[in-house]
Amino acid sequence: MQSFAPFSSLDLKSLTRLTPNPTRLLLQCASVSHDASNPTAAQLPAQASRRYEWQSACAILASKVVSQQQDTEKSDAVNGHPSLDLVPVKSNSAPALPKPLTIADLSPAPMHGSQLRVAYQGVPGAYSEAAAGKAYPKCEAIPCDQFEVAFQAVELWVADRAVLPVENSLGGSIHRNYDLLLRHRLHIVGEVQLPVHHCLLALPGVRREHLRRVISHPQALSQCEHTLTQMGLTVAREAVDDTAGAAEYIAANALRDTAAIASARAAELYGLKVMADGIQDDSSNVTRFVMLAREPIIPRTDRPFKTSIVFAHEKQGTSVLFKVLSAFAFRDISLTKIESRPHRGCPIRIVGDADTGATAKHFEYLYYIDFEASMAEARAQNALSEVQEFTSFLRVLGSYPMDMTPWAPSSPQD
Ligand SMILES: O=C(O)C(=O)C[C@]1(C(=O)O)C=C[C@@H](O)C=C1
Repeated sequence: MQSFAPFSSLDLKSLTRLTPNPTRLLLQCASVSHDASNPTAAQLPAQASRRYEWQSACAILASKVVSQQQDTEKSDAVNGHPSLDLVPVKSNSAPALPKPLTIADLSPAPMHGSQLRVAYQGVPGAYSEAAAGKAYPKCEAIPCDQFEVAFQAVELWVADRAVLPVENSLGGSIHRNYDLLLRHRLHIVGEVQLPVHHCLLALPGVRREHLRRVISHPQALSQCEHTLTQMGLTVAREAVDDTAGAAEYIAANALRDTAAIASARAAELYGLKVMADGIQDDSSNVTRFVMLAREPIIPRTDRPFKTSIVFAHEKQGTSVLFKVLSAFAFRDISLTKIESRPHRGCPIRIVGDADTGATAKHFEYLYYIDFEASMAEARAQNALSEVQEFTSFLRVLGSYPMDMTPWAPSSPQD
């Protein structure tokens, strides 16, 4: 994996001037929830007529899955493996003919082995960089100074994917990224669970009694809170943008009274010493990252999939939530997440039918749900069409393969 200095929003502005396709960039740039003139197809309306459209979209997706499965079955009959080698082998004498597009060309499924450009928030040595490497092992990792910049990097075609933390086993949800998922139009195309193994880093020669403060990403500070206190380090804690950025800051400013919470790789990269290893309060400290792309992937049924949605309803009360949950419960679909986010003061555009047009609606709360089923499954499609009936706003954030890596306590190598 390669690493570079972080991208900022300024870099992205200058890059847009170089783009060969400015119209496309402008379209990709459009923000969802604030832009009253730009309807979004990803927002699903409540009206029954639109429900029909959504069901047809599901049917198209499902039929693509079936044809893809049939292709796989055909090739399986020949050699026992799904084959992508249906293109005739080029002979030396024959002219180079254009290669027919395959389903892989149309789907932004992970292209392991190629130089995929993956945006992450932070500087080299950040856990997000490690997550990018786990998701796409040979990728070119592109550091960005903010989460928002990572979203924009993909929207502006500077990067192919973004990898962003959404949840930690100790600290809970990373709300900023849920809010950004709604505001941008990217699709979740995968997830990775990364065991997070924190170290206390300082300049060589610095001892514990010299320390006056500990700096790190707020999530990392909270994940090590008790251990630091147990170590007698009751000094000031200060939040910075990312863990590796904290290490870089100490090195760049030769700070002998400050320690950083970051990875062992950050210590190596910035010439710091590991004062304490494995200082997370829980050895099973895991952060879940999602991979984002401009296009959704085609959901499949041949491996476990997860689907993430967000919905809202104008009338508050328990009954809507109860009905939504029952749509999943009656179909035996397990939920792995349910999260409510206050959403006052920021209207969401609801795309109506030809008569009603688009309207901006205010919702007090948004609900995020992850469930264990693929959008290619009839039970998931039926559950969602029911959810759509009960709610005023529904958007599918993505249907993607689950990270099935068996859990293991975090170790220094992670
Ligand atoms: O600061 C980093 O290194 C990050 O990648 C960010 C982040 C986060 O946002 O939660 C990622 C994983 C850890 O949980 C701590 C920090």
